[in-house]
Amino acid sequence: MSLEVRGLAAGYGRLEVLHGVDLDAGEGQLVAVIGANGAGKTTLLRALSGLVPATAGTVRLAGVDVTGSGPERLARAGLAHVPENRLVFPTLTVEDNLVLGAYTRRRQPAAERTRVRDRALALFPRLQPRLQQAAGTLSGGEQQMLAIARGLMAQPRVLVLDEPSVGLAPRLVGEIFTALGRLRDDGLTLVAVEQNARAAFAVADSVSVMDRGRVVLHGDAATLATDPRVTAAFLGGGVSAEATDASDGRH
Ligand SMILES: Nc1ncnc2c1ncn2[C@@H]1O[C@H](COP(=O)(O)OP(=O)(O)OP(=O)(O)O)[C@@H](O)[C@H]1O
Repeated sequence: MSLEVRGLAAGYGRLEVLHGVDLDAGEGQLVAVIGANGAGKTTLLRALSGLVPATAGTVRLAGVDVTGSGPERLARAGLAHVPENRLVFPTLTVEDNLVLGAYTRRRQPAAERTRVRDRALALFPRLQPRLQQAAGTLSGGEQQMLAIARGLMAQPRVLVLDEPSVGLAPRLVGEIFTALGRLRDDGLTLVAVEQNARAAFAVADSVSVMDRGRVVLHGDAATLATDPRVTAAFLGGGVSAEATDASDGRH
């Protein structure tokens, strides 16, 4: 399902943070959103999933105007949000976190939910032996995997993720982005806010650069990776073989 954002403005009370954002993610595309701290990346994802109301502009899912819809309606329309800092329910088991992820699909047959769960677990095999473990006792990387798997339980057609690699060792960043690439190859549309620009460029189809509430640069990842404005600010001179080194690309 495609996502099309035009002139989106949003903020908190009287503070406008997004001043007219344009963003396109075609069906089965992975779009990375990068930008300095405070550029409005998290606010953009919150506005996309209805957690922050839009004050201007439009959001379309598969061509249908969903601007102004609340989170539950957007979830039903096929959009899922994997929030910043994972936010799993720490005292609940991994299994129960997954069950909660299927809340908007609670009327579907149990067999269908099991099928969706098994597919998410196949993507993140580390979770399988930990289904009965309290989510708070998982490692950071495993919690991130659970947060994504929980998002998948809603059977989204657009998945937006806020900094999926933050704080993770390079190997886990690689695992997470490999999984995101697989989901994209299966036709899911993904928008990932990412501080780790190298990891983002290594897997994304296109990249949007945000600055002070606007998308100031957008293009396919291969082209933008050689743009001097991008290399200087985010890639420290270019994308190289250690493209998924989590210690790079931060600011
Ligand atoms: N709940 C809130 N209430 C008021 N202002 C907020 C709120 N959340 C964020 N802001 C402000 O909105 C601006 C953009 O924040 P946002 O978190 O969207 O940026 P970001 O690009 O995701 O930054 P970071 O990379 O640091 O997470 C900041 O100036 C921030 O202080």
